[in-house]
Amino acid sequence: MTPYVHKEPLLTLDNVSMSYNGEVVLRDISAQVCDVVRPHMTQGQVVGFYGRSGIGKSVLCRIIAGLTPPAAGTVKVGQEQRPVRAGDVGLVQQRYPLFNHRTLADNLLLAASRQHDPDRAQREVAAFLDRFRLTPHRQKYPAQLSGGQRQRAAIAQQLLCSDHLILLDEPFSGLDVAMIDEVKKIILEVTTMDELNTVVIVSHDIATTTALSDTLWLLGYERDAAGQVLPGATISKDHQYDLAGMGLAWHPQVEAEPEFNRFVEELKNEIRAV
Ligand SMILES: Nc1ncnc2c1ncn2[C@@H]1O[C@H](COP(=O)(O)OP(=O)(O)OP(=O)(O)O)[C@@H](O)[C@H]1O
Repeated sequence: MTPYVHKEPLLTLDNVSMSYNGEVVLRDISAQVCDVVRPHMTQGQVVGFYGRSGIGKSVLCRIIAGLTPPAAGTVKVGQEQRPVRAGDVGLVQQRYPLFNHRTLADNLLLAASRQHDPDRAQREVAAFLDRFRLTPHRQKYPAQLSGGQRQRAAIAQQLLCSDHLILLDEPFSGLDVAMIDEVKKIILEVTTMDELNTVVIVSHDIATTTALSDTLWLLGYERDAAGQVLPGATISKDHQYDLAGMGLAWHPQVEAEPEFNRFVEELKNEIRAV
């Protein structure tokens, strides 16, 4: 098994609950992402986040991103573990938040200017354009970029203006196989760029997402002792998987391994059942 240790927490959800108009959507969610440290590696964190349609994944993402306050509980982010504020966490939604009337370089500059002084912002943007192979496209407008280029730009934008933690909402949906490989590569790049970079991937593509992740969270319903389904979805301890501990994280060819495929089938059954 690949040697690793978990160090300080980077994201902590403490008894997070949410209701809308008296309907409990999320109930008492407690979960944590800690800094993964591997010898001689810059290793960020990847959490795969699953749950059936309509169960509350987007609601939890907005709470983690500090965009919606929870009805109860707290979200703490970063090495300082301070309560999350809007803007601390990048959220890459399917509708990319690029401004259509600005060039790619201007879009990124706008994002970087929220974190850095003008000189530093210019340098950061140049470095990100280079890293994400977007330098030749810097003067194009979003409508002139391919889907993959836009996806890379949206991820770069969120990394530039947030603080190491980004949430990707369905990054693989509607993409062809080559594009899926491209997005996988970007996610790997992001997590090997900086030790503290943490990516939470919300996806219905269980195999692709699990292959990239070191941790999984499964949002589901629990039953009480009498077998009654409790209101609101939660991430029970049984549904927080440490893939690194299971020996299933960080293998480039993990999708070809029988043990991985058995686990993915088990997971799918678990998702169907909850
Ligand atoms: N602003 C809101 N007001 C009232 N109800 C809401 C609001 N936002 C979300 N909900 C409800 O919360 C529940 C969870 O919605 P959410 O969008 O988080 O599901 P999801 O797991 O992301 O689904 P999908 O996988 O289909 O995107 C739904 O029943 C939804 O109607």
